[in-house]
Amino acid sequence: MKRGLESIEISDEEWSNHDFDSSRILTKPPPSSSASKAPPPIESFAFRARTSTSSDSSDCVEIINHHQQHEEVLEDDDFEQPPSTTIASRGRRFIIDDDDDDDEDEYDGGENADVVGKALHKCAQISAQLRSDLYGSSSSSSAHAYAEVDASSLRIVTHDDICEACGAGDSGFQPLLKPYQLVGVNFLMLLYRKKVAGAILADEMGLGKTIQAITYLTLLNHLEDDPGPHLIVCPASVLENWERELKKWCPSFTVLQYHGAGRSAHSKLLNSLSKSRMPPPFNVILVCYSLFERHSAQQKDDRKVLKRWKWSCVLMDEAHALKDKNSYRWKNLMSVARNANQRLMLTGTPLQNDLHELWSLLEFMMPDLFETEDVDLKKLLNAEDTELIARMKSILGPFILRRLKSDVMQQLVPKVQRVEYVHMEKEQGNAYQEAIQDYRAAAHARMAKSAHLPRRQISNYFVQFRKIANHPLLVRRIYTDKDVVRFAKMLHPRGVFGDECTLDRVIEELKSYNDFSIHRLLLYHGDGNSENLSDEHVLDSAKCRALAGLLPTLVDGGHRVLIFSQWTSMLDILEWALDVIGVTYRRLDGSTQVTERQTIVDTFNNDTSINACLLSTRAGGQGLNLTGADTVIIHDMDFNPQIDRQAEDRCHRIGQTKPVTIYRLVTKDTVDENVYEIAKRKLVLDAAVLESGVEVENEGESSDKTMGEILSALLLG
Ligand SMILES: Nc1ncnc2c1ncn2[C@@H]1O[C@H](COP(=O)(O)OP(=O)(O)OP(=O)(O)O)[C@@H](O)[C@H]1O
Repeated sequence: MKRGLESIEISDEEWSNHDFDSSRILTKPPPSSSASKAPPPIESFAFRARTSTSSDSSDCVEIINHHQQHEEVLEDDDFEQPPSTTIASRGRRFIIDDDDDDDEDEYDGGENADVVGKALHKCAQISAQLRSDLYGSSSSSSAHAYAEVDASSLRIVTHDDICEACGAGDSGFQPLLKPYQLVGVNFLMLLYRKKVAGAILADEMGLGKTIQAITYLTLLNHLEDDPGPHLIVCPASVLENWERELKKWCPSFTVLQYHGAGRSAHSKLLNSLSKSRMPPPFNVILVCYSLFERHSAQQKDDRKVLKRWKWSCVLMDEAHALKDKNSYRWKNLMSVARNANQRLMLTGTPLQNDLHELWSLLEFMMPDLFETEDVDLKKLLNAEDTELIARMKSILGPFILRRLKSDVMQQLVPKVQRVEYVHMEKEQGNAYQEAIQDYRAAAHARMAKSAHLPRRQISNYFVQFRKIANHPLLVRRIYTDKDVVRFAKMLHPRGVFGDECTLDRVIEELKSYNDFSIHRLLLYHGDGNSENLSDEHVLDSAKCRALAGLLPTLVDGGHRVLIFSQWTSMLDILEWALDVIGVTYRRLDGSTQVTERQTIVDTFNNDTSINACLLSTRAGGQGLNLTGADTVIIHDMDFNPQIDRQAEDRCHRIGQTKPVTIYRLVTKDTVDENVYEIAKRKLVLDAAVLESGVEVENEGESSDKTMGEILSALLLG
């Protein structure tokens, strides 16, 4: 049966698959250290290790409680900086922990952990070699972090090389890399020359990874006589952008976008060329991750074609997409990329949830070095092990280049974080309480039978709570079972669900619909009578009411807004809300045609009469340049804070001229608050591994509660 109208982009099942077990508890460094204050609530930029010249203090976190009209502003400077360890003082160019060098062999975490130990050991050897190439015999670690490569005798490329390679003059385009971007290109060239088969360029979002990668490919052609072929894999939303930037920065390359219409036009030719071992008719082919996810005959054929060619560089944009080494995507792409000379990964958020995910990236980057076969990394790398964190830093050193905005772009506009606690009014509060009562009863009944509540059930309940906390129309409460039967009897003869569907099936289907879906169904197929919901219903959520207060003020102040939600059905409701509030908008989500996405982005950026852009966090949160906006509203947060960070940096990036404000909406006294807490903890792990000065330790019982425990407590009263 067709379920055309219920278009939740992230299915309930996917929601249920969220790992609630936040076993790793992260806290501030111990009081004895110089950084004795608690970490700020969110954003790892707060943990940046500033270079001595850094004076940026503009990032701040504001906690706003709407109800109490109380504002608390926590300036970044309220927190003492982490101790300036050797890593910190060297900046973040190569994250190297010299102290680890001597004890590589001492690592002993049991039989399986040996896999990690061995990889670390091999890695340390390459690392030592690279370091000696970079720094020579100089032991000076106080040199300015970004000057070192320039000063080194190993400086490989200069701006003049880049201008020549990019064909400046012919097209009138003058390529000008920022100093840290030049370092990035040198970093990639160095690894290439050293025949290191993988690298991760992990600069924060919006610092120009795309441009650095393209310049690098141009230089391979120009200086190394390596014209490719290169395979670039990226999310669908940024295909057009890649093509555009390639044309601009690398006009001499032949680029083929292998997706949609481009695919059908070229597949036969590519197939026959690859079969006859002829070289490919392009320097760069651009494909989407989806090509490695599906099992259709067409996709299998495409992968076969890609496997036949020997790639110079396989480049993965938003490479955190490869965080699960057991996924089809990881395995299928690996089967194509394995024989490439180099696997280059671009990601602004290399650490998503836990260390094993980072390991998946490392293993993809250099399978020979990091291969762990069937070892359960999740178990192994989830240990509460500060030593392991230190070692992870050391293994990242030679292969990951990560710079933060606060380090390299002091002139970048400030970003202010605001957490808006919104309060439910009667109807929504009642819906929430009723849901708790219902589920408590169901849980008690279940527990009476089997003594424990299955994890899956817990997460299903949790999803329901989240929906109500976001908007009560996301569950069915207004339309009764009786109404549903009535509507089914009206819609069934009209063939709304297809001619072959029985009435019982229609009833069953409609019972699974939420209030908003039924309302919309009636709008399209009903009699246009009073069964429909009114505009008041759409503002009957704490978050929509907050938007109704916030948006007109923002628009009046000349601000333009990106609004992110994880659910497309929530975006549908938000469209309605924006119409009621009187705000003009565009919308981009997973169902938007790939060819239309860049047009939407361009239109929004250029047409200031459009006040807002509604985006699904998944399709619109990565890679897009939306600097036309200066305000971001995260309507519903993700457990994984990196997903939200990606979203907020759509407008906090090069090209942004106005200060940026990020609003996170959190519905008070609901599971929304738990999601926020979990997201904060995960950010600390990120800071601990990728940056310096933040320790990981067991914080104790209260914070050690998993989501399951939190909910169990809620359900069992
Ligand atoms: N040196 C430069 N000269 C001109 N424009 C630049 C330069 N570097 C970056 N930009 C512009 O800055 C914007 C951000 O760059 P880009 O999209 O490459 O960032 P990114 O690091 O890949 O971000 P994300 O992680 O969000 O994908 C783009 O519009 C890009 O064209």
